Amino acid sequence: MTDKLIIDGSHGEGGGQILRSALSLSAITGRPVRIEKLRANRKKPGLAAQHLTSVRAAAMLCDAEVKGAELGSQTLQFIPRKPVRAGDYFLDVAHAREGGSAGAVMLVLQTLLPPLALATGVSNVMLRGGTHVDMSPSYDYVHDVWLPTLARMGVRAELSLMRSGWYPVGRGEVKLRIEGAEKLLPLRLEHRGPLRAVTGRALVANLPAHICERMAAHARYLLEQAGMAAKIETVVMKAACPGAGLYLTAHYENSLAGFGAQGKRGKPAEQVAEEACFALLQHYRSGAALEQHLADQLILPTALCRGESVFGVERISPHLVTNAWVVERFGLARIDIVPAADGTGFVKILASG
Ligand SMILES: Nc1ncnc2c1ncn2[C@@H]1O[C@H](COP(=O)(O)OP(=O)(O)OP(=O)(O)O)[C@@H](O)[C@H]1O
Repeated sequence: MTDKLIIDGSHGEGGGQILRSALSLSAITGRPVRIEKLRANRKKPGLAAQHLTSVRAAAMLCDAEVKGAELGSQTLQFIPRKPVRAGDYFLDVAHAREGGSAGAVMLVLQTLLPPLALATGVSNVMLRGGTHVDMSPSYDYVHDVWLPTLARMGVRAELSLMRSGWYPVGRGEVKLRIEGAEKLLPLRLEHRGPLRAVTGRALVANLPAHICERMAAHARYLLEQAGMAAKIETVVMKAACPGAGLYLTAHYENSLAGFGAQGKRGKPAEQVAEEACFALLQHYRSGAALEQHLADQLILPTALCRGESVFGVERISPHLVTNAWVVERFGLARIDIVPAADGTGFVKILASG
């Protein structure tokens, strides 16, 4: 067995991403890990329901022996016993906490996807929990931005939304079908090229239709003022509790960029539109190929290719730097992050495959 890797969960951003990346990489490489000071930089440190679900998910993939898999645990030991197995998996974030949870299932998916993308065979994964949760990728972001970008690297995955799930109840459901590939291809996204289109979805669940009409109309107006004609559809759906959000995608010739904002009680629909459009326009003005979230979410997949990937990013976030650090701890790639004078940056990943 290879040496156990000790990872300091308080390093850099010190949040849940260190755990998820370490789990994915441990499952893929078979290298045991011990993660200490888990989520030390968060108000409530240790494992929350979403993180515990990610631990269970990763353990299922490689039949891992796990110690410390409890809510609030600040140390986790994860020892893979078998190579990652493609197959059918079901995970419900609500099983991790009595009384349920709206924990973000897209973050559980973030953990499962790299190992399954490299496993032999087809996997079908059903995830239940929050599908549109603040501070995490929404279903729309994963469907419209992350997966299409990964498809360019040879990841063959399809994602469907069966039911949306919002804070505080969750209980949304998504289905992922993924076909393992022998190898992933490097990604070159130095320059984004011209803007070709802006598309989007205004969603409401268990709320009046005028809320999503207003989010969409105001977003169209704001983008039109900036010279962009946006195609935004409105969707009214049912869920276990009310929710609203606007999710936009900027389609550049060479890259995609996603921007979202969530509604909440007392927050006008127009403000939701402003937040999403402001983020899109800020990225547009930066001239960079990627927005900050896609950049940190591409670190793992590009580190699993053989060869050099490069991308330009609007902002070098602590998530990006911390994720690069986790990958380097596993010795999978050399990652250079080069800031530019205007606040943007370039990331170069030299992966050994
Ligand atoms: N609006 C957004 N669109 C796309 N991705 C997002 C968005 N907001 C956050 N993310 C992504 O969600 C992930 C959050 O990681 P983070 O370490 O903060 O994890 P977490 O598990 O939510 O935990 P914590 O509670 O520890 O912060 C990052 O990959 C980040 O890029």
